[in-house]
Amino acid sequence: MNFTKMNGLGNDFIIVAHFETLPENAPELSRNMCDRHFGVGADGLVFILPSDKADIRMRIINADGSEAEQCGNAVRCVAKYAFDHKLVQDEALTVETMAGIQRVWLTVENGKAVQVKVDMGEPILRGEAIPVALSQERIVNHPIEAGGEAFSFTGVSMGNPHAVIFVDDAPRFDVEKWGPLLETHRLFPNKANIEFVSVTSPQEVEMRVWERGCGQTFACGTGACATVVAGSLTGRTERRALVHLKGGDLEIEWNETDNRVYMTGPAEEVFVGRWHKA
Ligand SMILES: N[C@@H](CCC[C@H](N)C(=O)O)C(=O)O
Repeated sequence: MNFTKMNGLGNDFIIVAHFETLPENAPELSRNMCDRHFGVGADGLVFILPSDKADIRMRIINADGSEAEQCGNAVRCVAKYAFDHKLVQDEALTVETMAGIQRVWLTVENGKAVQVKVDMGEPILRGEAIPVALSQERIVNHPIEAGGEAFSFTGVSMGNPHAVIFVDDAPRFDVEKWGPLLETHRLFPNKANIEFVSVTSPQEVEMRVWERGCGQTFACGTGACATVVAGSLTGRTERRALVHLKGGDLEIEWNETDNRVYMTGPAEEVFVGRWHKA
């Protein structure tokens, strides 16, 4: 099976583009291929499939075999792949995901997409819809306790669930310790992606992430979107901010007019390979 290794700011994916539908063994395949010792190594396995609603369709399986509804960094990679490999001809395209249809605009240099802007849709803030086990219209600065420590989080779904926690120093925060305890907290029935964020200025934040289904990653596109929504809801940031991640920067705007979140950042193809195991 041929695959392409790509990443968005170091959030890395194995891209497979020759299936018509999701193969039945996708969870097992993802666990095997994403294994960093016995496989290719990646945060997720991404399938580019035909769509009858958009230019292409994307399904993403996390490294642990669970399926995610949405992935910002993968949408950018998939759009770049589709353009560079001539699955689409236009610099504006649409990608069907489990969370809806994403509009995408590419910046192209020398025939290759180098920068990708994505309409990530409207953030979902109602408790049950995120889902968070709290029936409130908005979950903002809500207390949460894990491992004997008190935190407060803002709940946001960008199609997938996020809990944003503001801390003093995100780059030095012990993500490996607190991430898994919060991901599986009883308040999150579908688990959650956990963002630890410190605010540098109203236009700039540092973010570290513990992702549902794959652990700490170098970047999370939906997490960066959720962070700016949470920053704006809590009065910490403006609606437009630069999010500094371990793997680089994302520009995020929660547009006041259409209530949609726009994400801009790079995507990179690194190598191609052929997979022999099941
Ligand atoms: N890295 C992604 C999100 C991938 C899915 C996530 N692990 C989940 O289970 O929701 C991004 O860039 O958004």
